[in-house]
Amino acid sequence: MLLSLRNVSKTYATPEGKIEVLKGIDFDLPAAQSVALTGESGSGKSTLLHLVAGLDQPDSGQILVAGRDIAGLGDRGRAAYRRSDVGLIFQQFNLIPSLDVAANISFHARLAGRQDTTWETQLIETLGLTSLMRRYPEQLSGGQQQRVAIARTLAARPALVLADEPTGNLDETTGDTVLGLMLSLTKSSGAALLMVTHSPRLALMLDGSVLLRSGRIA
Ligand SMILES: Nc1ncnc2c1ncn2[C@@H]1O[C@H](COP(=O)(O)OP(=O)(O)OP(=O)(O)O)[C@@H](O)[C@H]1O
Repeated sequence: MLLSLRNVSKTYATPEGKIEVLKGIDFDLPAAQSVALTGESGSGKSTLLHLVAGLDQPDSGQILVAGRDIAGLGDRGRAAYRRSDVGLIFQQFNLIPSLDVAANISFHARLAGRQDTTWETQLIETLGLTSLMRRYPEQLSGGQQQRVAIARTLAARPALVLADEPTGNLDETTGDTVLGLMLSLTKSSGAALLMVTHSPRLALMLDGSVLLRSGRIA
């Protein structure tokens, strides 16, 4: 199993008191599978994704990625995990403003020590980015920025891709095209994908889906 969550819990302290967002989550994601994470607003989808991304730590439980518990890693271990094992595609595209498209795309792959120009060219061509390589992020539309963010993430060949409403800022037609490309490229790289979405329609495009309700996988 590529990703396994075992009894993962997370509580937040808020001005109104403690809220138990995740109450013992168990979940498995095999390699090369795509799964949609759904649930109503506030159900804890982003919290779960942040834990798996190594951006935050659970209160208890295990988050096993290829058999290694990332919940138990220290700051440096989690930074190394984020650099080499996991790819994030979030709504805020997090492109580097001072780098052009070409440099944005190769940046993570180089950091991970996995630059592969043939794969990069395939990503750039498939995502229709060839003519935009010298532009800077601010000179791109939302859909173009999102496609660059996808190329940037997949260029590093992460085993696990985490996406949070990756097409949430795009119109439906553009969003469907971008998601379709993302799914086929994720498949051809052999990566597993966990994607948060509010849309039952988009969830149907993935291999499977799970629902978060009352802090548990329903
Ligand atoms: N850093 C934080 N401190 C305190 N409470 C938080 C924090 N982050 C999230 N929460 C709370 O935890 C709950 C789950 O939030 P989360 O963002 O995971 O939900 P979500 O399912 O992704 O929601 P949405 O679909 O609206 O994005 C919410 O009640 C939210 O207010």
